[in-house]
Amino acid sequence: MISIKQVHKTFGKLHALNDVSLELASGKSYALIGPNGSGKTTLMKSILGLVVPTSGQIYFDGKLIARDWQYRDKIGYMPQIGRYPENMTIGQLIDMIKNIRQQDTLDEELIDAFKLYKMFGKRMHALSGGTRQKVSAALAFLFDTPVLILDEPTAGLDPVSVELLKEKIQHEKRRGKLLIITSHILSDLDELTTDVAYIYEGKLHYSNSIEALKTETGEKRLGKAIATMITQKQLIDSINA
Ligand SMILES: Nc1ncnc2c1ncn2[C@@H]1O[C@H](COP(=O)(O)OP(=O)(O)OP(=O)(O)O)[C@@H](O)[C@H]1O
Repeated sequence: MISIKQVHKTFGKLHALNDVSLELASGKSYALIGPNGSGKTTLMKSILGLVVPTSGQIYFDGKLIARDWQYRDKIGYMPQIGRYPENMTIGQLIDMIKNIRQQDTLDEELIDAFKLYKMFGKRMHALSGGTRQKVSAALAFLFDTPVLILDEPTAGLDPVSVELLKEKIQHEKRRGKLLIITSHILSDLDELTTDVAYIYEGKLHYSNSIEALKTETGEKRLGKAIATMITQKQLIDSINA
């Protein structure tokens, strides 16, 4: 569904993405992992067309995204830090976005689950970090898109809300959506994803199913499996150096 081919992105001298190629298939759920500053958000924003690669191509359903912005209607995006018109209330913001998208069928399950209706009159600048995250999550799922890109979706949420959001993600996964999720909480990703892509210093170092990674490393937990895979890679690199 999404093909990333030899994508490079430089910011000045920094190679934020360095020759990244990755196939993302419909019905699968991808954990995009890597340390801070490794290029995860840059890759997600490149898929969304919010960052334009320095070179390389990205295809959505076989079409180059650079020539067809319509594909964005098929993606729900939850940013790491949601930036919104700060003087608007939650209700006004949601109405504005509904008006822009002009879509008849809406999925308001998260608005209900997070009880956002009770806070519709609150202005964005007055929200706690967690409530802002809930608004971002509700907006990402609102248009029932076939693709969901979630950048650290559970960060800053209270434990009850984390579970509500994880249930929603699981539900959408079962419905066959393509999910791309970053998180530093690997136990969350273990529950939510089928595949893993590990990115380090802008390079894609590993991509496979989580089951294959666990078999290769002999580890049952994703966190342990990733740590073992990284150690093994470092060992091979030091032998080859
Ligand atoms: N607009 C920009 N201008 C300059 N440098 C940028 C810009 N956006 C990202 N970078 C740099 O690109 C690198 C990759 O950043 P990115 O946000 O993709 O990392 P990340 O893997 O998502 O990190 P984190 O886990 O901290 O969210 C970082 O060194 C970052 O400082």
